[in-house]
Amino acid sequence: MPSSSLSIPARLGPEEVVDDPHMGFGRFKPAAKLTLMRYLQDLQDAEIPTSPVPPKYHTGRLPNGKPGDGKPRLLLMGQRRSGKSSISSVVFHKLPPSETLYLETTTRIKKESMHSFMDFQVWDFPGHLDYFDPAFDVDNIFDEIGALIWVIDAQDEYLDAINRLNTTILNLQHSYPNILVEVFVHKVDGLSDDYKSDTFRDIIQRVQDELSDAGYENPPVSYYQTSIYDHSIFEAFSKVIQKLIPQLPTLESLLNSLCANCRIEKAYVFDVLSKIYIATDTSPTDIGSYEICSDYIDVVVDVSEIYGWDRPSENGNVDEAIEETGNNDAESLITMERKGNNYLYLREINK
Ligand SMILES: Nc1nc2c(ncn2[C@@H]2O[C@H](COP(=O)(O)OP(=O)(O)OP(=O)(O)O)[C@@H](O)[C@H]2O)c(=O)[nH]1
Repeated sequence: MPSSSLSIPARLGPEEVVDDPHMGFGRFKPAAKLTLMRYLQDLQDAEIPTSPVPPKYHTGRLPNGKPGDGKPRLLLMGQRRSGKSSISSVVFHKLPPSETLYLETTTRIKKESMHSFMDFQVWDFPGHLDYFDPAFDVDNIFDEIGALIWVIDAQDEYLDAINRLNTTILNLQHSYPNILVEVFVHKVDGLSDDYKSDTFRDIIQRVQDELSDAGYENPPVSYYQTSIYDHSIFEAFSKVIQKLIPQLPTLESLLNSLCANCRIEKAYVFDVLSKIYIATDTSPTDIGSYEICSDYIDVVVDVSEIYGWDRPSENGNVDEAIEETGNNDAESLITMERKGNNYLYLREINK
């Protein structure tokens, strides 16, 4: 993969859950150049290997695509106040979830480019926008799309949201039959377990029934229960992003063999910046193991922030000081005594 900055926390032993301490990349002082961040900061200038093979999804065209700016798009759509901007701010800008209360309504399409393990764009749509209005260039919106993420507020009346979702799917069905539609049943944090699963089932049922009444059987729609107040939103995004990574089967089989050869129970490749996991081995995934690995990254980044800065050497030469502090790739191992002989191991790998 071109331009990737990844780490592999591998978990051994049963799951443990730790509360999210919300890592904030905005907190990094320019002088505190820890190793994990260096790659991220350097990505703009990252070398792209020259390849005779035309670029695939991650750098170029999608199955529906026409040549354009070459970055797959994730479109965030849904009703007003359903939580689209909050999702994008929490996942990609490390905004603490409680601060999303102060986000203003989006009034025009907000386009952001992400440079990370792969380049992609996130387009945040205003809730009220009718993108099938003739004034809009529909092709321009949907041509290079990687996935359409439809956000439904599970705490609110959702029938209108379902209607709009179905209209959108049906409108796109003929011109863009391969578009992945990812439905985030969002804000589930405020719901009791029973109500949460009833709502989730109800939404799936209604979408499927309406589409099948309209003659569209087996649409490519997936559903997730999400909240910005826990790891579920990162997990859901991980699964969406993984669908866009053509190398996923290769990564999975490499991780399978890592697990088999090193007797590791579960291994993940993480994108440090977003804490999206790009791949994991094919053993069953549970959110607990994802959460603890993700929190572990926070801890390592926080510790690196304290100790990983460039210290001027005695003669004031910063370059020498870097040599002294030896900024190698991050590597870390902890034992979790409470649960017996379990280890959590993180190894940073470069792009
Ligand atoms: N309880 C809860 N509230 C959330 C969650 N996500 C977002 N919110 C709240 O929902 C409200 C609306 O969020 P926004 O992100 O502005 O919604 P939007 O879809 O971008 O809205 P528009 O810009 O008007 O289209 C904010 O007060 C958020 O704090 C969540 O997972 N749980």
